Amino acid sequence: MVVIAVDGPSGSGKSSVSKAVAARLGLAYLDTGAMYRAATLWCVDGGTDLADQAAVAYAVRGMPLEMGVDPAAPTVHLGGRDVAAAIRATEVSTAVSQVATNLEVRAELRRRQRAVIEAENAPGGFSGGQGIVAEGRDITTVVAPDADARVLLTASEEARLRRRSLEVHGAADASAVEATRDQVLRRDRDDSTVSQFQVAADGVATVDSSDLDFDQTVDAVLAVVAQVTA
Ligand SMILES: Nc1ncnc2c1ncn2[C@@H]1O[C@H](COP(=O)(O)OP(=O)(O)O)[C@@H](O)[C@H]1O
Ligand SMILES: Nc1ccn([C@H]2C[C@H](O)[C@@H](COP(=O)(O)OP(=O)(O)O)O2)c(=O)n1
Repeated sequence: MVVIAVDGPSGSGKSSVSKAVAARLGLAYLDTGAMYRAATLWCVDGGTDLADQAAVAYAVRGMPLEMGVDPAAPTVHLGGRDVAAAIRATEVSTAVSQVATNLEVRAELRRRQRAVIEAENAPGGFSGGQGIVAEGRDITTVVAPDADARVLLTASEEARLRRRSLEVHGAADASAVEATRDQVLRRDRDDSTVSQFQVAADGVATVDSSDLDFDQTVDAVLAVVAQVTA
């Protein structure tokens, strides 16, 4: 069994690369960012005032969230409803940092994330006890600091804006990149107030994907894993 932790800023490739690494190694995959997005949607749909920290924390503690950890088809369900598309809506992307900077919410989601990781390191989980790749902002440092492999995936601001712009707007011209700026840079600035994901902590390997294509980035992460789990 193996635990692989991947952190990094928005658009660095965490989700897509972690999914590919998990699929290659036969491991489960946990998108912790999707959990913060689901918590945001849960509060917004329930009419909870996002500025009321205690009310948000209370709502999130009662959130009926189910994370599917198959890297080929990861799922997110809230009370049985498939919310995979809804949690990617611009309104959620804009509001998510307000929920993710709530320290009581972080404690609750951290507890749930550790439970998923533990379940995949025991017989009976999706991976049959093989292990998991978990990605987010504080996995290498807080959620799983004792993971077998810890990777900080980075990319230049320019590369991250271009990728997100292509993904969301289907273009990377000047106006599309400008429209993506808030979703990437402002959010990273806000998220940085509660998690340290811009510089690698001690023992965390940095993979800079600025000049790598997708397959090269997957190979670079697999090389780190092979090195530390050899
Ligand atoms: N090394 C890479 N080169 C080019 N595009 C990439 C690379 N890594 C990821 N991408 C693309 O960039 C976009 C953002 O990646 P994603 O995995 O969602 O990042 P994150 O989870 O860090 O926000 C996706 O469309 C993805 O396919
Ligand atoms: N472990 C984590 C994962 C995500 N977050 C926060 C930070 C982000 O703004 C949101 C959404 O994360 P997500 O990974 O979906 O973000 P991207 O859109 O891929 O940049 O959740 C966090 O605070 N801690």
